[in-house]
Amino acid sequence: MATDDAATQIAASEDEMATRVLPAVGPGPETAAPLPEPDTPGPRQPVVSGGGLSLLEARGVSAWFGSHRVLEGVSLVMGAGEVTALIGPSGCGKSTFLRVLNRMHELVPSASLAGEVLLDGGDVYGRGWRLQDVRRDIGMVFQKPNPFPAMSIYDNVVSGLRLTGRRVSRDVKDEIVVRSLVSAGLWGEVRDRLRQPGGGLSGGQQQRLCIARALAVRPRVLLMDEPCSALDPTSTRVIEETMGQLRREVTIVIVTHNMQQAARVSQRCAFFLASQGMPGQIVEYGDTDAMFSEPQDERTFDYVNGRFG
Ligand SMILES: Nc1ncnc2c1ncn2[C@@H]1O[C@H](COP(=O)(O)OP(=O)(O)OP(=O)(O)O)[C@@H](O)[C@H]1O
Repeated sequence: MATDDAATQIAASEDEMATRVLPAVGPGPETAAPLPEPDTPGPRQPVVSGGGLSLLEARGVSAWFGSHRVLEGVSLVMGAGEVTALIGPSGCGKSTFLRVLNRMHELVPSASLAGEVLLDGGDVYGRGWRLQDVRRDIGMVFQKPNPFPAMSIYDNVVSGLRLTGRRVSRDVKDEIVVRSLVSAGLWGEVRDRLRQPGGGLSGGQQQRLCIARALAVRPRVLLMDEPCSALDPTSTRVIEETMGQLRREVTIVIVTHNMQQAARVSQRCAFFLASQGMPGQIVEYGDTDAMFSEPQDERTFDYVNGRFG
């Protein structure tokens, strides 16, 4: 189930969600540290990745909705500077896993989880991480393009800056808007109409606007939940090209049902499966080319060759 409400993500960072503690993951976020400058890192953890890019790692993640366990013991390294694709049949927990990674899972009242999510070695569920810092550092783009339709293109991009909780000067905003739109591959198409509403763009442009909005806060990781499933083939191709550029500046994790897309955009791939009412697990993980050409598990072979799912 994909959730397509970025406004929820932004708003949730501003409300009392910071006080909601999941039962299985310990003490929850701290509240005392001052808010960071827009372009200044917050309470960073030790960096273990190379090239200034971030490494995200899930260790033994299990997730529940009420008593329904939907993921069990999922461990996955999402490498710095890589695109990691999460594939698998509907209902196997891919979106839930993605939402665990940036603590959106806990927005569901019945949700709980166990395990660790390490961003550059620091557990985002541990002490030292505030919810808004996690959501700033690990951004998300949803299935359906969801810019604020009446808001200008410019204001859509800077709307994400609310995650930082600080006022930003006009000059700095201008720089952020240009940088983010360039990175999202949209600048050339909108540079002359930044004051026009975001809702006036095509679907593919709107999705790139959402990517720009996510990039405005300089995330270290970008999560993308079926970002092209509502787009035509041309727009899909543009987004895929944009991802190819973006992975040089941000670590990307994408959920996709499109095997060709997984093969085109990702360097690593994880195949999730929830067999016969069991919680979702990773059946196979590895180099994308190898997963598609020489899968080690028969179930992976069947799935990537379209035999089920
Ligand atoms: N908010 C929720 N409340 C209760 N159960 C949920 C909720 N969201 C997801 N689930 C359940 O969790 C399981 C995993 O769902 P999830 O959406 O993570 O799977 P998915 O692999 O991403 O599926 P799809 O590919 O269809 O989007 C499913 O059984 C689903 O019904």
